[in-house]
Amino acid sequence: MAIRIDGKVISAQVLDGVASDAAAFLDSYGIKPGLAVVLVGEDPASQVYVRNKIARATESGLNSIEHRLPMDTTQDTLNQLVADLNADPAVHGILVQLPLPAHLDEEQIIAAISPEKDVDGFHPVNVGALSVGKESLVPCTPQGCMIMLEQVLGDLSGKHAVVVGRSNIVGKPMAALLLQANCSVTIVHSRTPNPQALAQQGDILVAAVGRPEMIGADWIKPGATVIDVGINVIERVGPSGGTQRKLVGDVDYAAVEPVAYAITPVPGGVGPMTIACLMKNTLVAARRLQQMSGV
Ligand SMILES: NC(=O)C1=CN([C@@H]2O[C@H](COP(=O)(O)OP(=O)(O)OC[C@H]3O[C@@H](n4cnc5c(N)ncnc54)[C@H](OP(=O)(O)O)[C@@H]3O)[C@@H](O)[C@H]2O)C=CC1
Ligand SMILES: Nc1nc(=O)c2c([nH]1)NC[C@@H]1CN(c3ccc(C(=O)N[C@@H](CCC(=O)O)C(=O)O)cc3)C=[N+]21
Ligand SMILES: [Mg+2]
Repeated sequence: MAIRIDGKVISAQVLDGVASDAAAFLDSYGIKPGLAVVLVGEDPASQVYVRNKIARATESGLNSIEHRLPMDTTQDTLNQLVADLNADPAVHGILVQLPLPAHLDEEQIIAAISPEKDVDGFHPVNVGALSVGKESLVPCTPQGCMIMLEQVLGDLSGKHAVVVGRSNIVGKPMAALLLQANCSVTIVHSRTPNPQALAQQGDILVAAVGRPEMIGADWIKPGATVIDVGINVIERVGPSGGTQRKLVGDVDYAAVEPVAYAITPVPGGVGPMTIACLMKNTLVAARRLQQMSGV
């Protein structure tokens, strides 16, 4: 039986720390750290994440400001909103939910967010800082994965980590953090000829692919620690015959669990950690902005 790495428990620990830091911030400055979440369009999955983010923010003593814009929002309108949030002293963190509708330029919007308020860590300034080891606002999902890995394994030095996926929001920053923690890192992606053969060499396997249960036991080195970032909604025939919607990861949990040393479930794994790290980043941004303002 593998250790089940419980994202609900670990994220609650992170959020406890955030709540006491937020209370201290309120004490010092007379305002709550503020997080602005921008959602364009009505993607139902995005709405669930946004709702969860707002709930955790409120529970942690943050002020959360929600902006819902219609699907047909123009680039100019979105840019104007980001400019207003950049200038608003009550806003310390800005998150624009991705993906944006196809007619909007994601890269341009990310670059328009003030790097000091970029709590996703997606702005080129923060990406560069991470890559040279001077990071401050670290992307939330990889940050959450590192907290889980260090809690279950301790020091990661010398371990071989394999990351499946190379997106800007998960795979690449994950690889950067593992390298900084002194792992040897292999990144596999859709053009890798035999990804299983490489994955099987990983003491650590991080799956961030977006393909339901793609990673089976034949991808796993016995005794490896497996972090499943994937969030996939699938439809299955339920016990009474009707179709049910179900959340599954990129890892086939039932198949991999007997082979692994430790593994994260979906749901209840990386997802709650992402949200907790978003709150943590909002505190980091708020403290730094307040210090910069010289109060
Ligand atoms: N738990 C959480 O908090 C979060 C979960 N997610 C989830 O994580 C998953 C990944 O998200 P994201 O990184 O944005 O996804 P992307 O679609 O942006 O990237 C997927 C990556 O997987 C690679 N890939 C696709 N198919 C294969 C394959 N057959 N073998 C090897 N590699 C493959 C792609 O390669 P290539 O580059 O060559 O196309 C790409 O690099 C999704 O399920 C998403 O919902 C995302 C963010 C946060
Ligand atoms: N700018 C931006 N930043 C993001 O961080 C970002 C984004 N855009 N777009 C979408 C992805 C996905 N993502 C998730 C966060 C939490 C859960 C989460 O909490 N999941 C729960 C279950 C969710 C539920 O069904 O209630 C769990 O896994 O246990 C999932 C997915 C953040 N993302
Ligand atoms: Mg993507």
